[in-house]
Amino acid sequence: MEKIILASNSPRRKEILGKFNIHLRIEKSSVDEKVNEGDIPEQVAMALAFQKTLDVAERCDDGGIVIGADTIVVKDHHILGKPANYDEAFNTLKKLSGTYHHVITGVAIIKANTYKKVVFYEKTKVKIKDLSDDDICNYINTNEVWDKAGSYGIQGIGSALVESIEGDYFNVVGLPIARLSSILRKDFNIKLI
Ligand SMILES: Cc1cn([C@H]2C[C@H](O)[C@@H](COP(=O)(O)OP(=O)(O)OP(=O)(O)O)O2)c(=O)[nH]c1=O
Repeated sequence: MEKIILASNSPRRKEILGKFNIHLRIEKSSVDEKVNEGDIPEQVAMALAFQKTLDVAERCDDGGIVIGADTIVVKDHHILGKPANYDEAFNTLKKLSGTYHHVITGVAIIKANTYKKVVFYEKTKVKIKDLSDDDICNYINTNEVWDKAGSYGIQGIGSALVESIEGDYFNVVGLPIARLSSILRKDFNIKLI
């Protein structure tokens, strides 16, 4: 089977894809994740995923299928990325408290050498419980928030903050594996299962 290169520094993406019986290599991408006010969230997630994937694909002289992703949280049309500091994490969690938001993960698949590509996104709706200021401070102090879009991790202590989700859980964690596996099979003739 053709080797798969995951263009990501994310331990979660590695864990999700690493479960399958495939020839997997990890290559870190070095893309500056810039977002501008007014950008369309779905397009941002797909564009960033594409940039990360292309950055790695251009280095893969020996071929392979390169996969990259980008996860953002969207609340009232505003994109909430990873928090830069305590105040940003606090304000983000305060905004998410007691309400619904969407988690969008853009995914790009590029066949190195031929540059055949597929880019898509998946969206999951999440409701966060009502959080007191104390709850928010206590959660930030777990230090789980820093490398997570929207300042929470559903797979960790943040699980206690999530009231409900509609859609793919793995999309929230950073890789919509069900959709990805269908596309790998259909468009790249790669079977994860
Ligand atoms: C909302 C949410 C996000 N996240 C993570 C998924 C992503 O890894 C991260 C958003 O950052 P990304 O920029 O998508 O990814 P990354 O910087 O971790 O890795 P790379 O760019 O190298 O692929 O937030 C969770 O782990 N759990 C959650 O519940």
